[in-house]
Amino acid sequence: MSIEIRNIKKEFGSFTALGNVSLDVPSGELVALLGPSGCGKTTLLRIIAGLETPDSGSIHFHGEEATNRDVRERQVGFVFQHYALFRHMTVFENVAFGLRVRPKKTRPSDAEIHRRVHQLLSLVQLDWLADRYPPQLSGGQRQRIALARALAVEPKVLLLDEPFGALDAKVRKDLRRWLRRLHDELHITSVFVTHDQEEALEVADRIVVMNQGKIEQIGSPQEVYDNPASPFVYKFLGNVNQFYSRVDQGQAHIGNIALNLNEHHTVQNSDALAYVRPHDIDIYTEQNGHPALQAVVSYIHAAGPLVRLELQPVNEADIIEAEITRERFRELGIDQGSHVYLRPRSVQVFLEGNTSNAA
Ligand SMILES: Nc1ncnc2c1ncn2[C@@H]1O[C@H](COP(=O)(O)OP(=O)(O)OP(=O)(O)O)[C@@H](O)[C@H]1O
Repeated sequence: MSIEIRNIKKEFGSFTALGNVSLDVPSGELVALLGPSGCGKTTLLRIIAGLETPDSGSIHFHGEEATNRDVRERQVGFVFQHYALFRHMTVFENVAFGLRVRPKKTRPSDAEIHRRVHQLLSLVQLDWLADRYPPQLSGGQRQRIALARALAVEPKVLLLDEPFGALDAKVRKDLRRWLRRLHDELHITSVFVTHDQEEALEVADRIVVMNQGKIEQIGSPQEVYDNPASPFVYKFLGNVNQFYSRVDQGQAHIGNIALNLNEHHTVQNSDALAYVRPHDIDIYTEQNGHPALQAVVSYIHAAGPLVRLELQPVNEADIIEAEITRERFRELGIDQGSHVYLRPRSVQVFLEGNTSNAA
């Protein structure tokens, strides 16, 4: 079932939590709402669920107006960060709950409930825990059971609010892969709230980046990562270095370095902010006649597959972060305090006046 969100506004007192948000979630997609704390993700999710009413705007499920439809009629399943399971019920009964409370007319038989619950427990790979009680489960197991419980009522839409937020990094990573596989199997239209960019990039078909009650960009993980629409998105989706630059006829000038751009060919001498990802910076120990920025290596983080360098430019205050392979690091033979030359390999610029969204 697709979801169409049109011009949603929501205020809490004088605070605008959502200012005119529109979004289409195509049927069967897994969409992540990504943004910093307080940007309105949960409010939007609660409005889709029917747990919150918008001040204006409308929600449609598969083209049908649902703005005033009761939460129970929306056929949505929820998984929240702390969606406490019923402590006094077994895992089996927790998952069966949504089916048992149905009106008699639509309630499945005991045998059918038994079949369906075991099918769902197999799906989340926890059939062997059916007789346990929630306090006897790990956090990750509890969230998988919460998901099985949400799926039991065969929702048309699945809404997940930071479902793995309370779990440690390793379990979180396993569960997000597992959720992706599950979604590929079931294809239920799903909206997933997270403030973790890595999680959104790994799990979602599409990412909706939000900031201060507004949508900054909608796109596939690769689109938003490779072509951020604003400085905010650039900074939010990973580490980035910011340089003051001048754009002139398709070239960005940073210090004495000129870099070719794919755009801005007709722009003349405009101030701009230039953004460079740490892995897009080349480092040399000799200048070799090419324009470069001079810097001193101020810190080396060598744990992990890449070596991260903090570089103090000679003429500027802001530290530059660079990432190079271990092999390149060995080739360079540099230490803390070494003098180096650096040159951005690729850059994205936002012209002065287009940078108001910078975080
Ligand atoms: N019932 C409420 N009354 C007043 N303000 C609220 C209410 N619910 C949310 N807000 C405010 O609206 C803003 C958006 O909240 P929301 O929970 O949607 O943010 P979020 O992006 O989900 O953040 P987080 O990641 O921290 O959960 C916040 O500033 C929050 O304080």
